[in-house]
Amino acid sequence: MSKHSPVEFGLLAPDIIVPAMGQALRKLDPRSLARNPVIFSTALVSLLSTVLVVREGLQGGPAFAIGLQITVWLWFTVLFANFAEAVAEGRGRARADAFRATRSSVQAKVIADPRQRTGFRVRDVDRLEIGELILVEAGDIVPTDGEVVEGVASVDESAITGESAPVIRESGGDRSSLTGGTRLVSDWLVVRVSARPGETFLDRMIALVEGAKRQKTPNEIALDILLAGLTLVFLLVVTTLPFFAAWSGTTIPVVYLAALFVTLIPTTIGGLLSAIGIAGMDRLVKANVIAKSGRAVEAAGDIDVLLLDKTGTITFGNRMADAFEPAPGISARQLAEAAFLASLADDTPEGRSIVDLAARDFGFDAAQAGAASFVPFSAHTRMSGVDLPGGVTIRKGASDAMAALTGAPLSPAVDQIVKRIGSSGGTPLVVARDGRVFGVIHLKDVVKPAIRERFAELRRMGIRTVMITGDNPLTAAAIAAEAGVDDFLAEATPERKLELIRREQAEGRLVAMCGDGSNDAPALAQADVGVAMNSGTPAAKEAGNLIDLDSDPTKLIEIVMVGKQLLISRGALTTFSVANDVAKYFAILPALFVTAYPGLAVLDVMGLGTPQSAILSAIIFNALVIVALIPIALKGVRYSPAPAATLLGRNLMIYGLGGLVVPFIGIKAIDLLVDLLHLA
Ligand SMILES: Nc1ncnc2c1ncn2[C@@H]1O[C@H](COP(=O)(O)OP(=O)(O)OP(=O)(O)O)[C@@H](O)[C@H]1O
Ligand SMILES: [K+]
Ligand SMILES: [Mg+2]
Repeated sequence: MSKHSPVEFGLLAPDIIVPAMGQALRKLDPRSLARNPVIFSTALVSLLSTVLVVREGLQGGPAFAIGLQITVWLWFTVLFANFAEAVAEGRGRARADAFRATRSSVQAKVIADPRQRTGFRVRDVDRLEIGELILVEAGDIVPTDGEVVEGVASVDESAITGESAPVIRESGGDRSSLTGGTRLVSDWLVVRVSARPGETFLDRMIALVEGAKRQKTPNEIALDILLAGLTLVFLLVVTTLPFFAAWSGTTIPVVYLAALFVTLIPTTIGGLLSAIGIAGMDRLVKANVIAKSGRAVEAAGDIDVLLLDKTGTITFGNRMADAFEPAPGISARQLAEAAFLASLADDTPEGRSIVDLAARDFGFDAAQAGAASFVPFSAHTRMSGVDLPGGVTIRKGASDAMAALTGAPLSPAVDQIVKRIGSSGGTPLVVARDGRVFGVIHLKDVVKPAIRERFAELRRMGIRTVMITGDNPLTAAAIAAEAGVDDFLAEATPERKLELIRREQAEGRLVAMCGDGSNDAPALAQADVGVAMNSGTPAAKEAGNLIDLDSDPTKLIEIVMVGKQLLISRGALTTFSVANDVAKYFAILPALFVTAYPGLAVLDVMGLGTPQSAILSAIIFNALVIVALIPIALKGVRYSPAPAATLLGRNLMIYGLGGLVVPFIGIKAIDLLVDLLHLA
C-alpha cells in the first residue's frame, strides 16, 4: 500500500510566488480591500498621499522627493498584505487544479430498472438529476456522487484521497457512498445519484481548497473589530498632532501624518490575518481532511471531549457472522434457518454475512424462500426481521431490544451466550421466532491497529475520548478496554447520542464527534467539530463539518494540532503586531517633535537622522515586516502538546517582547541606510 499526498508545494515555490504578485495587484479592487478594515484604511491613506504628492510635483515643491518615496512605500504596504493573502490562496488554487484534472468523466449510463442493466442510455453528466439510477462498470470513472443501491465493487479513490489501495463499496450499511471522480476497478454498481450537477463532493472540495467560499470565522470577525477600533484610536491620535504642532509653532506635512498613521495602525496582523486562516485550512488539506468551515478548524483547537462511534470507526466495521449458538432445545440448523430467513432481504453487511454463513454451513438456498414481508434494520429499534405468509414472525437484533420484544428476560442459558460473546468483543444478535428465542448469532469485528497509542496521545493533549455504540454494555466494555478509550456509552440510539453531546455542551465543553453512519448524522451535526469518515454514508458526510478522506478516526489528533496551531499563530502575530505599533509610537514621535520640543531629546533614544528619515525608515520597516512574517503566517508557529499557560507565557516572551524590541533595531538600521544613500 502506498500513500501519497495528492499535491505537494514548497512554501515559496516560484509557481506560487509569480502568480501571487499579479494577484496582489488585482486585489487592489476596492471590493476586495473592503473586507479588511486596516488594509482598506491604508489604501485610502495611500490614495490621499498620492494626490498630495502629485500636487506637490506639479507645483515644483521641495517636499516632492521625500513625499514620493513615502507614497511608494505606503502602496507597498497594501501590496505586501495582498501578496500574503495571494500566496496563501495560491497553494489552494494549485491543489484545486489537480482535483479538477480528475473530473474527466462527462457522460453517465442512465438506467430505468436495476434489473435491466444492459438497457442503459448515455447522458451528459450535467443533465443528471438527483434520484436517477446510473450504472457504473469496471474501468469507468464514477460520473457523479451517489449511493450504491445494488452490487459490490472495488473502487480506486486515489484521485481524491491519494490512497492507492482500492476500497470496497456496497449497498446497504455504512459503505454505500460513492464519490464522483473515483474509478471502478472491478464489477459493477447501480448507483442512485445524490448530487446536483456542479454540487458534487469534488466540486465542493475544489471550491473549498480554492478559498472561493471562505467566510470569516467569528474569531476573525472579533479580531477585525478590535483592529478597526485600534485604527480609529490612532486616527484620532494622528489628527490631533497638527494642533500640538501649531501650538508649538511648527507644522507637520500631511504626507508625514499619513505615513505616521499607517505605521501606527496594526498593519502587520491586518495584512497577515487572512493568510493565517487560509494556511490553516491548507494544512488540513495536506492532512487529507476537508474542512467545510474555518470555524470548525478553530473549534478543533479547543476540543475537550471526543466521541467516537464503535463499528467502522474504532473497529474495521465489517461485522461478520461467525457462528450460530442455539438456545437449549433448538438445533443449530433451526437457528440458522430462522436467521437465514430473517436476513434474506437485510441489505446490511451483517445481514449479508448471516445469509452467507447459513448457506455455507447448512446449504440453505435463497431461491427456495417464498414471498414474505421484510422488516428492515433500523438504528432506533436495533433489530430487523421478516413476517412469513403463514403468520410466522422472525426477528433478530440487540439482546436488550429482543428481550423487550419478547416481553421477558432472556433465559439464563441464552443470557450466558450473550455475555460470553459480548465479553470477547463480539456482537451478539438474538434470534426469536414467534416470540421464542432460538439462539444467538455471533458477529465478529476487529479493532483497528495502533489505535491505543493514538488515544493515549489525545489524553496527553487533555482530550477525553468516549466511545458510543448501539451495541450491548459487555461488547462495548470489551472493545473500549482493547482500544483504550476513557469511557463508553452502550445501547445508544441516535437520540441518546445527541443527548450525550448536548449534555457535554451544556456543561461548557467543546465536543468533537467522529462517525460514519447515517444514524450518526444528527450527532455529527450537533457536535462543535463533526468529523465524517469519507467511507461513510452521504448523510454523515453532509452533516459533518470536516471530512477525513482517509477515514481514520485518530486523524482528530492532527486536526486538533492544526486548530491549536492556527489559534496560537494568530495570537502570536497579533501580539507581535500590537507590541510593534506601541514601540513605533515611541520610536518616531520624539524624532518628529524634537526640533519643536528639544526636551524630547531624552526620549529620542534612537537618535534618528532627521524627522524625514525617521518617518521614511518607519514606513519602510512597517511594510517589510509584513513580508518577513509571511513564512510564519503560512507555516504556523510551532506547536507541541503543553499546558495552555506554558504556551501563552512562552509566546508572550517571544512575540510580545520581540515585538517591542524589533522596531527599534529595524528602524534604526533602515535610518542609517537612508542616511547613507541620502534618500531623505
Ligand atoms: N442487520 C441487523 N439486524 C438486526 N440487528 C442489528 C443489525 N445490525 C446491527 N444490529 C444490532 O443493532 C445494534 C446497533 O447497531 P448500529 O449499527 O446502529 O450501531 P451504532 O449505533 O452505529 O454503533 P456501532 O457502530 O458501534 O455498532 C447493534 O449493536 C446490533 O446489536
Ligand atoms: K503598522
Ligand atoms: Mg455504526
